[in-house]
Amino acid sequence: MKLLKETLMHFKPYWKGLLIAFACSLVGGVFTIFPPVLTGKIVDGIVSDTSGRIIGWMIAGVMFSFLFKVVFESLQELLQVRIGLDVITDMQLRAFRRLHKTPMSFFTTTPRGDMLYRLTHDVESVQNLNNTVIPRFVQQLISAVAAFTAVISLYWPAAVIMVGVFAIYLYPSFKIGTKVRKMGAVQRDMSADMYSHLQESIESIRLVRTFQTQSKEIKTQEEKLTKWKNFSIRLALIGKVNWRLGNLFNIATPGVVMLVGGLSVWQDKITIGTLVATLSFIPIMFMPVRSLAENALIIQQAIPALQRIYEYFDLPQEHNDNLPGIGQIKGSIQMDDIWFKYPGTEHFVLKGVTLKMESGTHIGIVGTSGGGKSTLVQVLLGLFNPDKGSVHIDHKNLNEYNRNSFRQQVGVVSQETFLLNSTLRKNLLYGRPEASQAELDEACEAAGLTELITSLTEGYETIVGERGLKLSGGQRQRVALARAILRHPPVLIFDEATSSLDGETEERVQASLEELIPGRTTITIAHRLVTVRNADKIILLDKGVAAEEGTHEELLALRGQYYQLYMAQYSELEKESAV
Ligand SMILES: Nc1ncnc2c1ncn2[C@@H]1O[C@H](COP(=O)(O)OP(=O)(O)OP(=O)(O)O)[C@@H](O)[C@H]1O
Repeated sequence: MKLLKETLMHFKPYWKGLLIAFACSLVGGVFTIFPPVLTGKIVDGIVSDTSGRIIGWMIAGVMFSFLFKVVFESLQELLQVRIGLDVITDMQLRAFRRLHKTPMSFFTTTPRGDMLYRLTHDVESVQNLNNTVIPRFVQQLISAVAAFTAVISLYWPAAVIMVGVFAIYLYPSFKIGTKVRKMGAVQRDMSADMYSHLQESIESIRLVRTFQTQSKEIKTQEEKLTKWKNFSIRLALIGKVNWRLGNLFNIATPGVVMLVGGLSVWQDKITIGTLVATLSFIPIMFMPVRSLAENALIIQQAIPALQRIYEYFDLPQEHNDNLPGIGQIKGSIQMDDIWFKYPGTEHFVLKGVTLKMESGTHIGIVGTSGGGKSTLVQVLLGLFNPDKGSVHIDHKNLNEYNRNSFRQQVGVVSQETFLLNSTLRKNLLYGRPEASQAELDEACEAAGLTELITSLTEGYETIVGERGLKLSGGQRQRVALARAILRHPPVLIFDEATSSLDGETEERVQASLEELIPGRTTITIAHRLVTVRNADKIILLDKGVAAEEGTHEELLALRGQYYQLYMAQYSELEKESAV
């Protein structure tokens, strides 16, 4: 019921077009009546020796009726296909929009393949239903109603026989239909699961090759495929039973009508022509039922697909769209007693972390791997909601504002840089497409990219990413740096921003960063403690707890974990320089 309501809601904006389509269908339906009726009259005319001229006119009438029927039904079909495409576009966009508003936790718990499957294959299945099955079914249904009305007025016992046949056919057909629909939903989930595995396997091809796990990957896919195939065979068999059942009734009905009708002709109650016309109407009346059985596969795929798309309309939203923007921020940050665990996990990753920053100050976050450094930043950005605690920006509770308005004012350079499969220019301007060429050049210079760009024959227009020039880890990080610099954000976050750079480049980029930092609130996450030595404050996160806090000198003086880490790295550096 909800499915129907939701679907009707999507069609509502197009009601005018639908009305015209329906009117065309009605006219087409009326013209369906003429050929059988005229054929009956022609038969009667031949039997009773009517003049050839009149019979000729009647034959012309049959042909013109067909022609009008085709014209009006084509118009209806065209209109409905157009509306069907409009609706499917609306649905896909609505689901996609919602996906972009849903909390990050959804993306960390849902396989990407499943998301893609819904937005492509499921949408395609609904499109098949919308563009072929429904327009035809509407026509056939209207023609069937017109034919039924004609049969009542021509020879009502045939109409009674038809109703009786339908009544007998409907029950098993409904039962099989329900089973087919349920199985269709299972088949859909199986397909999505298979798609997810394929996607994951292809995406991790390097890992697969390195660890030589091809045969395991292929075996998993084979198992999934075999399960899917066997299930699909069962489903197809049940679908065919339904179709055959429809055929059986379609063949049996004219036989019964012929028997009863023949008796009426013999008793002079009706003419042979009337019986011929009535018999011609039977296939038209059966058409919608046959069509449903024939298209069972498309329907059975589309209904669960529709359900799966609709599930995305109800995804939770990260924040309410109506919340006000936070406005231009200065950059003071206060995170109070933050407790956080990832959805679906048991252990807290952050356990009562507090972080206070005046605008324009620089904080370094260091600590053991897995200590919660990156997680803290994600909570700050509002990508994940803390289980307890609050985040205030410029003394405003982030929960009461549209988070996007805050994120727009933050420049993030993280360990992983995503590159679009596009030109270097588009990649660099990703966060600020309107920046001038001079600003772009300046940002690239600051990020240490100028050398690379001048060495490329196509410069900024070089295609990078999946199907273009492959950038090294360090080059990617510099692209991310340039992106951040271009935004002139009041808040900067560097999460291992220079970790993939070689020593010399790191020094250069670090110097650019140092130039960028003054006046901006900056959080630097680093493994190498020298990177954060100049920070106003350093926090050492250990197993989700801020274990130590202070300036570099204060922390060294503490002789605690920071001191030990520093000494370990310091002696490493010494060893390196000694070699
Ligand atoms: N999406 C996730 N789902 C579940 N657990 C996660 C997720 N992301 C991170 N974790 C866990 O949270 C903990 C903290 O991870 P986080 O990435 O914040 O650590 P980190 O201090 O930044 O580590 P590193 O220095 O190695 O980057 C780790 O134990 C990690 O396994």
